[in-house]
Amino acid sequence: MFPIHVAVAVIQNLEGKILLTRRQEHTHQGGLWEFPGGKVERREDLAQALRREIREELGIEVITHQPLISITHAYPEKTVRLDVHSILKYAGVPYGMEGQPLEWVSIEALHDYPMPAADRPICNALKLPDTYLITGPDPKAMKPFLRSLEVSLDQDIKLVQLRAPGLSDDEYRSLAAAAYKLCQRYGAKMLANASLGLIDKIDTDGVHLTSLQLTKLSDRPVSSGKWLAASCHNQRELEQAAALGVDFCVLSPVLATASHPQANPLGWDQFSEHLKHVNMPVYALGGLDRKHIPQAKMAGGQGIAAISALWAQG
Ligand SMILES: Nc1nc2c([nH]c(=O)n2[C@@H]2O[C@H](COP(=O)(O)OP(=O)(O)OP(=O)(O)O)[C@@H](O)[C@H]2O)c(=O)[nH]1
Ligand SMILES: [Mg+2]
Repeated sequence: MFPIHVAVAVIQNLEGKILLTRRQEHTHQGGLWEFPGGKVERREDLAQALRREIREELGIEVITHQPLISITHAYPEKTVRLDVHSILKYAGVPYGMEGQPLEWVSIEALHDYPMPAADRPICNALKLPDTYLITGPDPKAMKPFLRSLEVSLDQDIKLVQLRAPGLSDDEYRSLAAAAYKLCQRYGAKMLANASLGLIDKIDTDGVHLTSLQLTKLSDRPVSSGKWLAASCHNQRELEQAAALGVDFCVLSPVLATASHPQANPLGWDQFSEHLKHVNMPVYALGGLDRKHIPQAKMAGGQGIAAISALWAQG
């Protein structure tokens, strides 16, 4: 089925709350809460459709916007492609021009509002920050490693993958217990990149799978209340991740990196091309730092993941 192209807006107020509107009962997915927007008309590009729909539905003028995520979702009766943009600047005060109920909702409360199935990855994209720290070299001792983690967390890191492939399971468990406490103190989420046998033995906010682990699983290894992430390098792995119900991915290497000199970098064009077929937030990884965040977003990504650029040296 040829997808119906839809322009969708995420509008945030100064408190960080998101604007949801309720779909009219008689429409497709009627009665559910949605992000405002509507169909791209013939002879219109996405930006024109976004401005027109938001003017018609809310009576405000969109001034600047940037891509958040693109989702293609097949409902039994139709397939939609939602091109979701974050509105960075607008003029006016949103009002339900079509009589639709309107609410400002905190990101944590989004799951209390019944939404169309296609919107789940949008909510995930809103919950995730634009940087994902992967912890640095395997610790030789716990104290300096935790010190580096703390300095990194102090630089506004809100999402951490605890990666220490050289440690034994016992060593990883004690490191994870201490690192998780630290992450909680800084309001950051921590995902464990550990052996599969450890997954239900450590207390974390979620699990990060290697691309090899991805091939060994047929069911989601953690409940839907926890984050599940995966490392991918190509379309096949991205598809495996999607089939397993992974919430977000890291795709690498985007640029050449000193840590993986043998790997062939994807480049931004190929990164962006891969994302067209993926319905989840994806971080760009490989030779990147914070200054690449705008480029990663323009390419359709969630932001950047990094070790060297985000890991503080003690
Ligand atoms: N606007 C919007 N549409 C969504 C969301 N999620 C989702 O599945 N959709 C689907 O995307 C399509 C959007 O069409 P729409 O009904 O908003 O289109 P529109 O504003 O042009 O309305 P109209 O057809 O009455 O003129 C619908 O099939 C709707 O169910 C969402 O969060 N926001
Ligand atoms: Mg609409």
